[in-house]
Amino acid sequence: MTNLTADEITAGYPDRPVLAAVTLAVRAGEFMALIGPNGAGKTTLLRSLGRQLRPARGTVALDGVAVWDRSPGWTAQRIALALQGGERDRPLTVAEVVSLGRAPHRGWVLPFRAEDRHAVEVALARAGLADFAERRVTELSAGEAQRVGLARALAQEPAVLLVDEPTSHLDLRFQGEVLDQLRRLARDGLAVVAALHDLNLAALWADRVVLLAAGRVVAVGTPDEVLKADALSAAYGTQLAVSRHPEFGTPLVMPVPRK
Ligand SMILES: Nc1ncnc2c1ncn2[C@@H]1O[C@H](COP(=O)(O)OP(=O)(O)OP(=O)(O)O)[C@@H](O)[C@H]1O
Repeated sequence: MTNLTADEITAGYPDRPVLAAVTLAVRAGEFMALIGPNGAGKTTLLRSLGRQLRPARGTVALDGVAVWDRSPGWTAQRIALALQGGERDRPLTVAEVVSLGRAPHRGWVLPFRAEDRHAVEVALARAGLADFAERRVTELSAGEAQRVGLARALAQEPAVLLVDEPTSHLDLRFQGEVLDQLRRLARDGLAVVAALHDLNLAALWADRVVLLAAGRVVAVGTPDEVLKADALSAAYGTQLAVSRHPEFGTPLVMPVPRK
């Protein structure tokens, strides 16, 4: 069972501390949503968990092994980090970009093997991109490009998948499909962490929710436990109303119009 843990991590940027003693554990089989206001530190936390940003203090560990004691390649074979943007930097095809996800497993010099091709095909299909393989990434819509980032991460065949705002550019159909896919991956045994701005989607899809505010974990628990009006209003600095989804009974969070 893969377990990714952050133990009291303090992380940020030169002259800008962001995360303050964050402790968190995500388990294989669970889909965890990371929520919180703009600037709360969600991306910073994902980058810290994915060994892209070295915490000033504290430890990120995979099954008890501190990731900064291992090489970037060791981590990349186990943890995939899909951040916003970056998919359209180079004039490559979709298949070529997604194939980059295989690098941790085969190195840069080995030829592409059947298993690499298979992993790329599966990743393209899971991200709804089977028909886009030969398209240039520079010629994609924002939503299509976003799914390329997810497919590249899936091609890595990680045990832990960290995704930043996977639905931000997606239409309603693909929001549902990508969240279904993330939950399916969790059910297949991955540990999945997704930063989400839409709390209602987090309520519908996530097993657990982590509320981050000003670089601190304010609450962790099931959507029912975390998505409460008082805590959310305090974290987001505005009045929020929480009711129930009429069909699914999950928390439904809405901003309240000012009089
Ligand atoms: N590369 C950087 N250098 C300096 N400061 C940064 C950098 N990236 C982010 N920050 C700052 O760190 C803080 C946390 O940013 P982060 O991107 O982690 O927040 P977030 O919760 O993901 O926000 P959002 O919801 O807006 O995406 C912000 O105040 C931001 O301005």
